[in-house]
Amino acid sequence: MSVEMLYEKDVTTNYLEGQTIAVIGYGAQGHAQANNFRDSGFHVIIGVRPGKSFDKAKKDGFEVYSVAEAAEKGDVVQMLTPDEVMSDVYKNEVADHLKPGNTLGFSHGFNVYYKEIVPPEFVDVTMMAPKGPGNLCRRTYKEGFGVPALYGAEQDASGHAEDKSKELAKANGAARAGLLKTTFKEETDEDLFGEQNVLMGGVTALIETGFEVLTEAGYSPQLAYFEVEHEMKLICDLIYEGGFNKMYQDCSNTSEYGSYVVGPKVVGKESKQAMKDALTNIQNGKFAKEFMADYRAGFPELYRLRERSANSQLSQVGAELRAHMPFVNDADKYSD
Ligand SMILES: NC(=O)C1=CN([C@@H]2O[C@H](COP(=O)(O)OP(=O)(O)OC[C@H]3O[C@@H](n4cnc5c(N)ncnc54)[C@H](OP(=O)(O)O)[C@@H]3O)[C@@H](O)[C@H]2O)C=CC1
Ligand SMILES: CC[C@](O)(C(C)=O)C(=O)O
Repeated sequence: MSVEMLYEKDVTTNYLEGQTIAVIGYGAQGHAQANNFRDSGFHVIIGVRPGKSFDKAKKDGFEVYSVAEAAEKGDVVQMLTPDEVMSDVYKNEVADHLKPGNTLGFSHGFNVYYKEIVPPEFVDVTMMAPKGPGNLCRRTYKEGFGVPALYGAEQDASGHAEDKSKELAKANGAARAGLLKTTFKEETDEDLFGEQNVLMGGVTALIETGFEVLTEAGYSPQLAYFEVEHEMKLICDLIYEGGFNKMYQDCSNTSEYGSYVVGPKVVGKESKQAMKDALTNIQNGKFAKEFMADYRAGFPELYRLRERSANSQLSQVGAELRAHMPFVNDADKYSD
C-alpha cells in the first residue's frame, strides 16, 4: 500500500502562528526541536528540572522554567523527556496546567498508546516523530534540509490537530525531507520494531557476533573491528545515498555475490521468526511492561547490559582505533 508523502509546499496552514511552544526536556530531541522551532520563527520556552539540561538551555538563550511553569505558559506542550519518566512528569507537572485550545505533542507514541498518559478530551494530541537522532535533526536543519518525520493526531479537540502536527514537522525542518501520516499505534509499533530488530538491536548483534567469530578464529581484534564495525558506516552511507543499488555498484562483484548468497543464510528463517515474536510483544504490550518494570526497579537490567556493552572488547578496541582518527568526530552532542 503506497502512501502520500508531503513536502513544505503541502503544509499551508498557520494554526500555530503566534503560539508559544513549551518544549519539555532539553535532551536529544528537546534540544534539536527547540532550536529548530526557534529558528523557524516560533516563540519557544523550555521546561526542565534544574541541572545540566537546564543550564545548557539557558546558555543557548532560551527562557527556561520548571516543567509546571512551562506547561502553564505554553500553547503547545511538546513532551520530550525520556519515555520512561514521561508519565510521572505528565501527571505531576503537566496535566493540571493544560487548557482548552492547547496542543499536547509527542515524538513517540509510547506513553499514549500504552495508556501511561491519558490526555484530557479538551486538548489536541499530536505526533511529530522525526526519523533520525536529535543531533542529526539539528545538524541537517542547519545545513538547509532535515530528517523526514511522521505526523498525525490521536485526539482532535480543535478540528485542526493534524494540521498542527504538520506545522510542527515543518518548523522542525522535516517537511524539506518528507512527511508521512501515521497513527500513535503504527508509529509506536514500527519505531520499536525498527530499533530492536534492525537499526540498533539487529545491527549491533550482527556486528558483535561477527567480531566474536573472527576473533575466536584467531584474527586480530583490530582487523575484526575494521571489517565488521568501522566499514559499516561507510556501507550505510551508500545505502542512505542510493539504496542497495548504489551500495552494490560501488562495491566489488565478489562482495555483491557473497552478500546475495551468504547473507540470507545468516539472517534466515529463525531470525524472521524472532522478529515476528518481537513484533507480537510490541503489539501486545509485553515489551512495554518489561521496559517500564525495569525502569521502576531502578533499571538493573538496562544498566547491567549498558556496562557489558561499554566494556566489551569490541568497544575498547574501537575506542583505541578511533583515537587515531581525528576525522571521526563525535563532538557534536547537543551542539546548537
Ligand atoms: N533520541 C532521539 O533522537 C529520538 C527520540 N524520540 C523520542 O523523543 C522523546 C525524548 O527522547 P530523548 O530526546 O531521547 O530524551 P533524552 O534522554 O535525550 O532527554 C531527556 C531530557 O529530559 C530531561 N528530563 C529527564 N527526566 C526529567 C524529569 N524527571 N523532569 C524534567 N526533565 C527531565 C533531561 O534533563 P536532565 O539533563 O536533567 O536529565 C533531558 O533534558 C522520547 O519520547 C523519545 O522516544 C523520537 C525520535 C528520536
Ligand atoms: C533508532 C532509535 C530512535 O528510534 C531514533 C533515533 O529514531 C530513538 O528512539 O532514539
